Amino acid sequence: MKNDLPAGAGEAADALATPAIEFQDVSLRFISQDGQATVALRNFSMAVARGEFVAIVGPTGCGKSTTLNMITGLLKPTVGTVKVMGKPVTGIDPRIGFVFQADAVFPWRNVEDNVAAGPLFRGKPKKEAMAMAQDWIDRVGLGKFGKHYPHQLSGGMRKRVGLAQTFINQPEILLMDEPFSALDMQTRTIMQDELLQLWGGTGGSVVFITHDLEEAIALADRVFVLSARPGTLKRVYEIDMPRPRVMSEVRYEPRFVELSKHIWDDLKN
Ligand SMILES: Nc1ncnc2c1ncn2[C@@H]1O[C@H](COP(=O)(O)OP(=O)(O)OP(=O)(O)O)[C@@H](O)[C@H]1O
Repeated sequence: MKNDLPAGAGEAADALATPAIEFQDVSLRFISQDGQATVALRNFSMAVARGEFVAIVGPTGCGKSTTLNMITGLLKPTVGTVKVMGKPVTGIDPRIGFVFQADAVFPWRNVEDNVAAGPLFRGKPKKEAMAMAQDWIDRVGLGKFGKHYPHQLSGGMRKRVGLAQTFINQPEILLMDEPFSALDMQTRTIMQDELLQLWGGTGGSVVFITHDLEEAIALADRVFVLSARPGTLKRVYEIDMPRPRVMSEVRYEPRFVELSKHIWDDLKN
């Protein structure tokens, strides 16, 4: 049979079909200095598709941050394999971006210089890096604050700098560890909306860690629920709500209420 695909199209399609992140039956055990073993995660499997938004929820100490640290290569599984774009993780991967609970801004640099840091580090000429930074500063609504230093900004504004700092590098994978948990409810809702707007259309995959089941349902395509330590995968929930989602409204939608109730009922049993 004649193959009408252009040269290389098959491999490109295969690459897109490969999950962005894959955990295959992963367990991780920490051994402390006095020889005590702590099993942080047990028999965990997860595949995150390209462009998918996955949330991981679970009680404190169940291994959520540990999963992210294995994606970055900071921790190695004791058993099993973690793959990024189809290849086992070997070290720091420039395709991965992070946003954590603590601000990762440099206090001695103004907003422009903070946001331009990534492209400059990757070798972009200064003029180009500053123009890119300005564009991202505008996108996160900080157009008038480019010359401000982090201590002159509110917590929400610093978080916006963090998002601009991360998105400017166009990560194919974005890892977020309770990024908004230190913010008040209203700022948190605004930041969730901004995150969805920035992420929409990038084609990147997100792994978002939170204690807050409602936040997970509102944001994600799928929610992975872990059990208490040693963390094991309790269940995966498909969040079949259409996008775009507006965070201040999504919580009142009948499907959201139904899903929340279903998941809570499930978790109680
Ligand atoms: N370097 C380490 N050495 C020993 N034990 C560790 C180490 N790092 C984490 N742990 C333990 O592994 C378990 C999982 O930790 P992890 O930080 O992944 O949990 P978490 O689900 O992210 O918790 P939280 O919701 O409180 O942030 C915890 O019991 C923790 O104490």
